[in-house]
Amino acid sequence: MDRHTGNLFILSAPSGAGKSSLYKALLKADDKVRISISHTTRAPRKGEEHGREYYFTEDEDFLDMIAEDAFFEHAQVFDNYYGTSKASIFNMLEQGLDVILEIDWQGARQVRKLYPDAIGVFILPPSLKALEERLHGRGTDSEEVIQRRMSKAVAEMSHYDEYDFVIVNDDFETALTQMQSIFTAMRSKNTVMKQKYGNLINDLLSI
Ligand SMILES: Nc1nc2c(ncn2[C@@H]2O[C@H](COP(=O)(O)OP(=O)(O)O)[C@@H](O)[C@H]2O)c(=O)[nH]1
Ligand SMILES: Nc1ncnc2c1ncn2[C@@H]1O[C@H](COP(=O)(O)OP(=O)(O)O)[C@@H](O)[C@H]1O
Repeated sequence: MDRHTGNLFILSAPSGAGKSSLYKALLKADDKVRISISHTTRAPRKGEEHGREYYFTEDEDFLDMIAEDAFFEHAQVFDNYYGTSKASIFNMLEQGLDVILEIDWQGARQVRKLYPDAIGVFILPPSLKALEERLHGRGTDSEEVIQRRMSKAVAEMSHYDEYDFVIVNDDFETALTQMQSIFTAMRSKNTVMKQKYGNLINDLLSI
């Protein structure tokens, strides 16, 4: 088999729409998918672990990484820095794994410029009321933080049109099936198949 490069997916949504729940369920069901672990200067939430959800990083170290050009993309979101390191994605793509970047619309724009084949998926909540209920139900943020996230939600959602696919996460299982279908379909893209089955295609065409 020819050398195969995996697909790079961008997953964005307002806080609380369910992107972490969806990607975690997808990772469980599909061993060809990996999540890129971002660096962030925000404090860990209860239950979060350094190196699992994020690399929790001091401001000073984050700024050093920017200066060293270690980031593929980075952005300021909710008064904190967030970024995807180059090291965290290219290795996995080269192994033929699909990689998910769970990033905001600003990061998504940077990634599209650097990597035009990246596939964008935007998750919408079924309503603003449901979004607020989910943020409360998650039980990880104070009322003040929830209200800040709600006030940013509309701004984040206004960028949905910059993405290739949109999923409304109303019924979780339905949304998960849609995500899985997108990942499966993208593996049959012509460009991907040419890389993966180049020798076979040449044989069939007797080139
Ligand atoms: N640009 C960029 N955004 C990120 C990155 N990691 C997380 N984000 C975004 O930062 C925002 C806040 O994430 P987080 O603090 O985990 O809160 P949550 O979305 O409520 O789980 C979300 O919009 C994420 O998509 C990253 O590496 N780069
Ligand atoms: N389809 C859904 N229906 C009801 N609750 C959901 C659904 N999807 C996610 N949730 C819940 O909503 C909360 C926020 O989801 P989460 O995955 O943390 O969102 P995000 O990563 O986008 O901030 C969690 O408590 C999660 O269990």
